[in-house]
Amino acid sequence: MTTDQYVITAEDLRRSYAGGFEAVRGVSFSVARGEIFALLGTNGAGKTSTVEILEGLSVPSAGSVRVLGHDPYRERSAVRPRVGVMLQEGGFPSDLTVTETARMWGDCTSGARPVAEALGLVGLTARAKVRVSQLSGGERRRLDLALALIGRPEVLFLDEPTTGLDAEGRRDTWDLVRALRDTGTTVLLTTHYLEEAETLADRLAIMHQGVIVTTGSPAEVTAARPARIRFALPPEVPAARLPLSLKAGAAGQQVEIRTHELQESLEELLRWARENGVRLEGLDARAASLEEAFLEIAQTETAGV
Ligand SMILES: Nc1ncnc2c1ncn2[C@@H]1O[C@H](COP(=O)(O)OP(=O)(O)OP(=O)(O)O)[C@@H](O)[C@H]1O
Repeated sequence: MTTDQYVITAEDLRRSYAGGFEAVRGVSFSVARGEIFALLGTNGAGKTSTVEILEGLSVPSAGSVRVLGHDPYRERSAVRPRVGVMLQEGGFPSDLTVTETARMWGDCTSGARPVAEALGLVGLTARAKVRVSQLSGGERRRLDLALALIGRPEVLFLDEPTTGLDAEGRRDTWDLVRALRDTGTTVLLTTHYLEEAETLADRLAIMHQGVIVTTGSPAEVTAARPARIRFALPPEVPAARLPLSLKAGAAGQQVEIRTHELQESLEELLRWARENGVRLEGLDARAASLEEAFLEIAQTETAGV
């Protein structure tokens, strides 16, 4: 893929705050047209600081960004009409109704969707006449999304779009984001919900302490991590009797095996157990999940960058 097929590119991006704290320390990634890209990370990892630069709300201390081929800060007027932004804190006048708020937004946007269509997309039709101050947290989040969508954006930035939504609302939002992707919209989202990234993202990056620690499709990110087999040995069987090739770690009778060949390791373990008449209590074998990959990263200290 050539660089101009990417709708969003960040190259060696850095962002420092007053006092010299560097929140983003050399971040590079690209998002292709019609792709959903998720930025994950621990609290304070630098996701919002990164996304704010891409949205044109702040300038990087070093490095460069391109959105739709333009610098989103310096060439704001070229980028802004083609981009939809859903910030973490929406913040709009609470005494207006849902329809009045969406209309106000639509009036500032050329080629805007009709208000009823935007509200319909996010499931707010029945709440159209309600004042914003009377919406629930989840309904406000839906309104934020409706406003981000009203200008039919080519690129959508979603900062924690489903925070505060119930399970059904979250699934509705995922369906909507997928439908938008299928019509060619490029989506960059940040989220704390690993399931959201796993089910929604075509590719993702996990940030920690200002750097991207790993990136790829959800399957690629998890495939790099070992699977895990856990069980307890009977009191009379010490873990030292397990085959050495299994490289088991033990705390008393509790055993954990980490392996990149789950099927082979499990076969070897079960053969050993059968031949030695050993019962493996609470046997549990599972492939690595995105959650495990994330937790492993979150627990490590970043090598000094
Ligand atoms: N205006 C600011 N001035 C100084 N430090 C800031 C400022 N904004 C953010 N930071 C710091 O930069 C770091 C990264 O913050 P950022 O909001 O980008 O992280 P995040 O990954 O979005 O976190 P979260 O998941 O908690 O939203 C944090 O340590 C934060 O305290």
